[in-house]
Amino acid sequence: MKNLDLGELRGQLDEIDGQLVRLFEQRMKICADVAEYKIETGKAVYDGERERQKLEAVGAMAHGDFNSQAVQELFSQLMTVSRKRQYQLLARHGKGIDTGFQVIEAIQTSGARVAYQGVEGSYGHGAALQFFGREASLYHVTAMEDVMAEVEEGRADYGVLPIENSSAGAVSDNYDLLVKHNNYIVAETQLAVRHALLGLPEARLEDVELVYSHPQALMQCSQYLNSHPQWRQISLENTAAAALKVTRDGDCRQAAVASEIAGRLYGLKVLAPGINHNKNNTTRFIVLSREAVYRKDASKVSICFEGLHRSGSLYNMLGNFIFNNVNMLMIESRPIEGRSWEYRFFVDVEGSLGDAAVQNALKGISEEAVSMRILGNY
Ligand SMILES: C=C(O[C@@H]1C=C(C(=O)O)C=C[C@H]1O)C(=O)O
Repeated sequence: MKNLDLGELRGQLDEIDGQLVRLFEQRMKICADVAEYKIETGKAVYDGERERQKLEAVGAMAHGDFNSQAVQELFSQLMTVSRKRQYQLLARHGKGIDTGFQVIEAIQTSGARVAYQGVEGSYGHGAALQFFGREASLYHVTAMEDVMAEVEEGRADYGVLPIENSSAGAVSDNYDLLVKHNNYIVAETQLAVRHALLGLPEARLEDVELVYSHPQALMQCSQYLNSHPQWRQISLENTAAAALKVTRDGDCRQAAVASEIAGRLYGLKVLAPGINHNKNNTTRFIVLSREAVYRKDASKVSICFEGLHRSGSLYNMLGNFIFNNVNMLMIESRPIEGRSWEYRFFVDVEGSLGDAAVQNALKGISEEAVSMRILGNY
């Protein structure tokens, strides 16, 4: 073994790092001048072609594959930091991002016209009631997309749609609807999905022979239901329809698996509460408006973007959050229609559109992505 001295080696590293920091600062100073030039000329901060050439050039200067790639990674980060600084300087000159959103005090719930999908007593109804209360005028439509159209075309002030379930994951189709329609997310509400076994007011648990519900609900309660092998389980189009059937048929042998809200609405009695086996089954619903507004206490921003179909593109986009200290809460990807194996990303971050850091990150993504949309701040 060579006679190595760790202290001495570290001394050499310190020397080199000192030089690196000095060079870094010189580089950043020049980048600030570049920003000034861009402010005067209106040129975009991000120049993808220049960055590609730069990465190629520095990669070629290094020796060996490992170093060549590592130097490219290092410069990729350096340039992201350089852009971050430039976006900050632009924002200072009033050239930040114009989100087009307006701040509001609160969401007007009383008297609001609110569309939800499903029938009365469905979980969509439950979520709408939970958020808007009884002072709003709630009505239901058949399909998820109808909710979007009601809001977009002004028949409803707000729409309520499920977006994510704690056990089943994202409601993918509704992500696609967010892109297809020009509505904004202005709030969210989490509803605990709690199924009950419902029967006629005069029915007893011992009377039950037939159990109706949506197949998903039957599955979520399978442990309880299967412990009564004598019961026949029958699928219907939704849980509320099952409750309605039991009420209409007036037969004590029939029971429905649905929410307690549905039970109250259709005059049914709870024969067994909370029969789903996953007790933390929660669905997150979003509240949509056609106005681009956000509450002044909003703390989550949702965006979607399409990156370039190239390796490292997502990494570069997300770098805008990382280097601006913006905390990412969620990421989902969905295939882009008509373009196989290309994806659109949906990202939630912590913060408000009024925050400089969020504005900086969004400015960066809007310049660097093929397209970006702010879906809401709530
Ligand atoms: C500094 C510039 O701005 C950005 C940052 C770059 C860098 O740090 O080298 C390169 C290209 C631009 O995306 C520039 O335009 O030269």
